[in-house]
Amino acid sequence: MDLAPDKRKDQHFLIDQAVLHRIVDAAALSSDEVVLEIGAGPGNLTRLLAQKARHVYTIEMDRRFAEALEADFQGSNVTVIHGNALKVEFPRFDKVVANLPYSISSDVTFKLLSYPFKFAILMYQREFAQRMAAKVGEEDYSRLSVTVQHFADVKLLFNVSRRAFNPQPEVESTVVKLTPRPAGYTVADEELFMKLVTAAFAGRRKKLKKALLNGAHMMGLKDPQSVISALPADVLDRRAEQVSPEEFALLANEVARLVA
Ligand SMILES: C[S@@+](CC[C@H](N)C(=O)[O-])C[C@H]1O[C@@H](n2cnc3c(N)ncnc32)[C@H](O)[C@@H]1O
Repeated sequence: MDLAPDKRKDQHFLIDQAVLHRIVDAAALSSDEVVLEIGAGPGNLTRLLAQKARHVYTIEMDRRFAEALEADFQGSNVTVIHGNALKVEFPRFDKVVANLPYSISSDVTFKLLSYPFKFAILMYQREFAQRMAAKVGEEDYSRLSVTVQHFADVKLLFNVSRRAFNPQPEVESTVVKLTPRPAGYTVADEELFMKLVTAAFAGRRKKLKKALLNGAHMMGLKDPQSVISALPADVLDRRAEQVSPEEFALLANEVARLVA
């Protein structure tokens, strides 16, 4: 396919065959599985996926590529969905494999995690991948670590150099495995949990008590001082980066109980 990539549309195509094969191997596809791909581009990854899976659905926003792929894959086990991955309804799928458009990394990851599937093999910008995987106390531990790990196990599989792409992006990349599973703790009100984590990390250099008071509006607290003062003092005295997902869940459950 001889279409020029457009960097403004996140079009950095993977040209290193060894990396493409490593991604497909990591997906361990069997011939009865349905794969979802986000961002087909010229279809370099799509073709390899189609050799292993029962069916591949690939979503591509750029009309030039979508139309060329539709012609290429006519009558095959590949369905091309021309649209924005953040807007179209996903079909039912077993696994998702993609060299993601990095500008939608966060939104598309949470959208994927709202669907049931076995696991995902996804390429991200390296810093983003490291933030998703970081554990409490580590330098990259952030809101993203807590919110993604609430839904899935995150495993960094391997790094990919910018030289594996054409055109070369300005950033390094990492391939990640996301395996959805229930969190190891219970959350009474998921929305409140997410808002509390957001408020906590919005003031990540501050102690949690101050960060939560500053961000109380995000949680819609009417009397923040009395609610937050009633939370366990030992946790409030730490910074967000030193608070585990379980402890955030305990705090959110306590806030939910106090405002009920
Ligand atoms: C990094 S390229 C990957 C292309 C190819 N799969 C590969 O591995 O080389 C990302 C692709 O996603 C497409 N894209 C960008 N934003 C998109 C969106 N919101 N929805 C669907 N496709 C998108 C781009 O047009 C581009 O083809």
